[in-house]
Amino acid sequence: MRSTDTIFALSSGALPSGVAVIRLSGATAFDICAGIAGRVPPTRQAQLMTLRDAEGVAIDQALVLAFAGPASFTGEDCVEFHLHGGRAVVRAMLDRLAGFPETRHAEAGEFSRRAFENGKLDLVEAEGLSDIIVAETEMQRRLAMEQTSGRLSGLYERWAGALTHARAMIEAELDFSDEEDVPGSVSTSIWQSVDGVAGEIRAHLAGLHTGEIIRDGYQVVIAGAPNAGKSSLLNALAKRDIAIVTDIAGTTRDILEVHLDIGGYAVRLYDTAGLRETEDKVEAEGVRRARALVETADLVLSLADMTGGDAPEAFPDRDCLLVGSKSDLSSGGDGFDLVLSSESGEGIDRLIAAISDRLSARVAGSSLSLPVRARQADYLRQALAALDEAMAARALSPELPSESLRRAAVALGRITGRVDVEDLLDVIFSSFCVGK
Ligand SMILES: Nc1nc2c(c(=O)[nH]1)N(C=O)[C@@H](CNc1ccc(C(=O)N[C@@H](CCC(=O)O)C(=O)O)cc1)CN2
Ligand SMILES: Nc1nc2c(ncn2[C@@H]2O[C@H](COP(=O)(O)OP(=O)(O)OP(=O)(O)O)[C@@H](O)[C@H]2O)c(=O)[nH]1
Ligand SMILES: [Mg+2]
Repeated sequence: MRSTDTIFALSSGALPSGVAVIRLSGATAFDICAGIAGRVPPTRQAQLMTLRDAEGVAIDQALVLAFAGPASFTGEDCVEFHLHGGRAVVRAMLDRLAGFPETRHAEAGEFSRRAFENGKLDLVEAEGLSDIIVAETEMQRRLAMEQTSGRLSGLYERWAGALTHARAMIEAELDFSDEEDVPGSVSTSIWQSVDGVAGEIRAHLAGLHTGEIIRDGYQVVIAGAPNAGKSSLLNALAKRDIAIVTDIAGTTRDILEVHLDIGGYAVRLYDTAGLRETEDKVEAEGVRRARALVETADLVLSLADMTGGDAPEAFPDRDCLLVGSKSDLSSGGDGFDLVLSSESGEGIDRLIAAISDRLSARVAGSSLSLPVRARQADYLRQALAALDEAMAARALSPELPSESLRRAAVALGRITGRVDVEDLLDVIFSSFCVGK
């Protein structure tokens, strides 16, 4: 796949739709626009034009918008055709575009990839953009907006810059230690600033799980004995008939998952096999999977049937709500955090409020300036490990800590995808007068 091809794709959603936007980007985008619409509209001014096939027969009337690179989303010449969103209309236009020898259909994410390659976006912003498109809840949207805003990238670049500066100072001490114009005790303040950056990275990394909870969803697992009413509860919370419910103990074996929106947060709710010892191979595998899922849950709803007088299983090490089920048949409630009935709906709102409270407590007070992906976290850990090495080696020969600082800055640069080819001398010259 060549990055010099002119690429096109339907950029708007499912057809049929009121309007469909087809984006065309690349060196020959304007020529192709002229070939289809007769001319190119003045850049950044929508014009109503007739789009024609190769024989000159009209395909559709469309609003056409041209952006001259680099002042476009992709950083290269770009044309948008806003057509009527009929399937045959869009197919005819895509066929027309494919008919030019220098064009091809874009691959997934290829416009954004070009925006990155042309310096319009860094990797964190590009990842945020892809998160914006899949965001389903308000908090997912806000988190993604934070990533596209460039603020997070600015933080990583500031840290990398501080480390490059520290390194320059250390190297300067090495090269010019017998001269007078390098401040003698740069060391103390430099290592203080390195330690400060390490502390900020450590605090930032500590927010990873909060970032994951907001981006990927808060994981709530319903667990308990067979027939406790777990599948009935999943159906009641999802307001849909998703899980099979019967009075036979051991009905559910596979894990079932539904997505809920609770107070703007994405919640992934799981139904699991009833926990018991069993000879049945299939059911035993279900129980094993249920226990494994409980181990990774953010919150366990430990359900017990109150009519049988059962006590809910406690899951130490897990945030847990003890829930009594079938309250329509029983008036108990001792030993439970709350009781409910999936049959009558009693207590369901209280459960949603309780989940919301636990979730808020978990993410409370956090800013949205958080790492959210394993890729970002891996580089942050690499940077931190290199900083720890640098600080451990600070008393040794300056080359050693300097090399560790370089690796830390490179790791940070990889998060945004803009690893500086560091110009050490530039930093030295601009910070004090070596050349004198
Ligand atoms: N019609 C349309 N709507 C859209 C987009 C689009 O590409 N087309 N977007 C994208 O998918 C989003 C908006 N994001 C955009 C970001 C940058 C540029 C852009 O052309 N920037 C230029 C010039 C900015 C200007 O006009 O001042 C630049 O950064 O140089 C366009 C859209 C959402 N809505
Ligand atoms: N009266 C009443 N019956 C309920 C309630 N919740 C569940 N039941 C009944 O209890 C039985 C078991 O319900 P399920 O939801 O299948 O229980 P489960 O915990 O998923 O069971 P397994 O999948 O076997 O582990 C069914 O007959 C349900 O109709 C409730 O709130 N009130
Ligand atoms: Mg079940």
